[in-house]
Amino acid sequence: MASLLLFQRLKKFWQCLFSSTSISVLKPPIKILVTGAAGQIGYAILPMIARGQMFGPDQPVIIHMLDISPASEALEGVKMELIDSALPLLRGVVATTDVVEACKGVNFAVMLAGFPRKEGMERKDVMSKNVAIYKAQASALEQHAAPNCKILVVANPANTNALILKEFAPSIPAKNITCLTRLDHNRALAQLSERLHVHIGDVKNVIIWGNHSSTQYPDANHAIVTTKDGEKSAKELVANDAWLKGEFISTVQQRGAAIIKARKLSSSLSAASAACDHMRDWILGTPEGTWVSMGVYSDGAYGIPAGLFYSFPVTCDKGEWRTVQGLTVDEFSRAKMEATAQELVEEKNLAYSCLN
Ligand SMILES: NC(=O)c1ccc[n+]([C@@H]2O[C@H](COP(=O)([O-])OP(=O)(O)OC[C@H]3O[C@@H](n4cnc5c(N)ncnc54)[C@H](O)[C@@H]3O)[C@@H](O)[C@H]2O)c1
Ligand SMILES: O=C(O)C[C@H](O)C(=O)O
Repeated sequence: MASLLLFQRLKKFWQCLFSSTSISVLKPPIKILVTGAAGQIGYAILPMIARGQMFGPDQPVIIHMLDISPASEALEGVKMELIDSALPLLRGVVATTDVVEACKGVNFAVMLAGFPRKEGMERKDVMSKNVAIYKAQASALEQHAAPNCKILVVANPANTNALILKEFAPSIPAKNITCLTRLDHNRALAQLSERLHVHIGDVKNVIIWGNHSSTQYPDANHAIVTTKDGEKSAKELVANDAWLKGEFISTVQQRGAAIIKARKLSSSLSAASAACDHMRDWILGTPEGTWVSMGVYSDGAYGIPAGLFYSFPVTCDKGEWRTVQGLTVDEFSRAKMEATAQELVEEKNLAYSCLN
């Protein structure tokens, strides 16, 4: 009995020591900009960021929230709620409609600002509204963000908004600008996990190629499932090519539209969660043997035209992403990868015509 008590006291002592150690090793705070912060995704992502889901449990954050004047009262309400949530990692909140104040000194930016697609609208319908926003915010980021600021564009058309941001902020390195296709990646993992009745955490290495749109190519050819007998090819476990080339692809491609139809609103909690996954893996690194999908500036890898923001499989280490090289691409995949690249070329041309 006495030794049990002694053991419990010792355990408590080590727990106290451990928790005080972890407090003392907190990193210096970083500043993160969230544009469109009064919107749907903003409301879901802000508490995730302030709880450490994006940058880790040892990383305090100062959040800069930007929205437009008609949303300024709502933005103040969100600020009050963040403060009232009493989150220990949250070291400051700036709520503003001034793009210069919002961008000042930020180390990271999550760009949600935009006009979302409504039921029955194509992504191209929202192009002209959104490219104008990205042109304006590019120069504010270029002039006022911290050096080496890393940017994630979520707002649609995400790949083309990222391209406009890059073009109008020429001093920001292209490698520091990315766009979100992690939501599609997560959706593809989820489809395989449901089909195979395996835990989502046991599926990895799907690929989303191309545009965050209905032409994207969700590719399960290299996906892996961890089983009690070791790692197996998802393709071999599914053993149904018709499903992999048909329903699997179309379900992932159409998932955003299905959610809009059901909610009458664009996906927000899954988008927020995916944006946290994207930034966390980019900054803290991908696990050994795992890749993720990110929309990045193409250098011509896999024969994709250089100069487009295209979703590739990437691994990340120390804040740098690298395209996974040397994967085999069959004829079926090649055609799908080219079709989505072609759509991006058309979007790029349309975006430029909207800016003229
Ligand atoms: N890439 C993805 O996987 C993905 C997934 C879901 C949604 N989205 C896109 O993300 C974007 C945000 O979605 P949402 O549901 O939060 O939309 P929302 O309409 O709820 O929020 C957008 C916010 O942006 C603000 N805004 C508009 N113009 C602005 C400007 N110039 N400066 C600052 N703020 C501005 C609006 O006032 C609004 O508060 C949409 O474009 C949506 O299509 C992308
Ligand atoms: O807003 C959309 O067009 C859909 C969204 O990008 C999604 O994939 O859920």
